[in-house]
Amino acid sequence: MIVTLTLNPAVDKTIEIDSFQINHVNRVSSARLDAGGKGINVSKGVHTLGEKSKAMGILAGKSGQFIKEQLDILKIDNDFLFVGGETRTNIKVVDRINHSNTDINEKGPDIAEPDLAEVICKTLEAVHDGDILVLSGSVPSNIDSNIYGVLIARAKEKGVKTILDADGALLKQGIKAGPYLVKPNIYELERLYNTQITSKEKAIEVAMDIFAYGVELIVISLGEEGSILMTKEETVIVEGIEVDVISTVGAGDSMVAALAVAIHRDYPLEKAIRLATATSAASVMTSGTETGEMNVIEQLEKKVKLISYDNREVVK
Ligand SMILES: Nc1ncnc2c1ncn2[C@@H]1O[C@H](COP(=O)(O)OP(=O)(O)OP(=O)(O)O)[C@@H](O)[C@H]1O
Ligand SMILES: O=P(O)(O)OC[C@@]1(O)O[C@H](CO)[C@@H](O)[C@@H]1O
Repeated sequence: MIVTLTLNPAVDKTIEIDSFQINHVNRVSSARLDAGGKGINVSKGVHTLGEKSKAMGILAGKSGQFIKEQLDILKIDNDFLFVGGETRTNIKVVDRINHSNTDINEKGPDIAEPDLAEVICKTLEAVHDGDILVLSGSVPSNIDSNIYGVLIARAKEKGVKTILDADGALLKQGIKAGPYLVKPNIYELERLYNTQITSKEKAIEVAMDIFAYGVELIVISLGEEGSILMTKEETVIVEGIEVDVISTVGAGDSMVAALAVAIHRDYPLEKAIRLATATSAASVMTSGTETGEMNVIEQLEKKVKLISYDNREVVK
C-alpha cells in the first residue's frame, strides 16, 4: 500500500491569463479547481498508474469537503481528519503566451496539538511492514519543522519505506532521519546546502552528502531539463522530454507518484526513472494538477534518454 500524507492540502485554482502582467487588469480566459496539495497529487498519480493508495492528512471547512468529494469521485481511498478553520486555496496563474506558471500559495490554517497528535497516530497505524509512506509539501506553520523527521523515524521502525518531498527546514530535518528516497528540485537543493548550483556536476557533488544520513535514493528534478537519479553506487542523468506544456503544477508530484509505484513494484532503477520521467512529462501536458493519461505515459517512456555516470564521468 502507498500512503500519502498531506498536512497542508489546498484547493488549487488554476487560472489561464494570456500575457499576464503585474500592475494591470488581467482577464481570465479559463479557470478550474482541483483537489491539491502535494501528497494528494501523489495519490492521484498512483491511481492513474494503476496502484492503490490511501490519502491521509488534515482537511477543514468547505474547501476540505470539496477535496474529499473529488477524491471520492476518483475512487481514491482517503482518511482525513477534519479540523476547524478552512483548507487553503492556492492560485496558479498559467500564461501560455509567455510560457510562465506563477504559484500564489496561502499559508493554510494552523492545527491544534491534539489534532496533530491524532493525525500522526492515524498515519502510523495505517502503514505496515513493506508499505510506502509519502511525506510531501508544506505543513501548518505552527508545527515543529522536525515533523517529517519524527514520522520517518517511526515509520522506519515499522519497516516502512518513506519518500520525502519538502523544502527548507522540513527537508533538512527530514533527511537527518534517513528517508528511503528524497526528491529535491534544484532550488530546494540550493537552499539545503546554502549554495548556488549552476551545473548538473555540481548538483551531483552537493547531493552526495545526503547519503551520509542513510538515504538510499536521491532524485533531483530539473524541470524541463529532466532529472538526476543517484544511489551511493551509481548516478544516472535523465534528459528532459520535449512536450507541449499546459501546466507544470504538480509535475514533481507525478514524478514522486511514479517513483512510489516503481518502488512498490520493485522495478530496477532504469525502469523506475523511465516511468517517473514519462509520468511527470505527461502531467505537464494536462491542465491544473490533472495527471497524464496512461497511454500518453507509455508513449513517452520510449523517449526517455539516460546517461550513466561512473565516478562522475560519462560511461555510456
Ligand atoms: N516543461 C517540462 N517538460 C517536460 N518535462 C517536465 C517539464 N517540467 C517538468 N517536467 C518533468 O517533471 C519533473 C519534475 O519537475 P520539477 O523539477 O519542476 O518538479 P517540482 O519543482 O517538484 O514541481 P512541483 O513542485 O510543481 O510539483 C522533471 O524532472 C521532469 O521529468
Ligand atoms: O505550499 P506547498 O505545500 O509547498 O505546495 C502546495 C502546492 O503548490 O503543491 C502542489 C503542486 O506540487 C499544489 O497542488 C499545491 O497548491
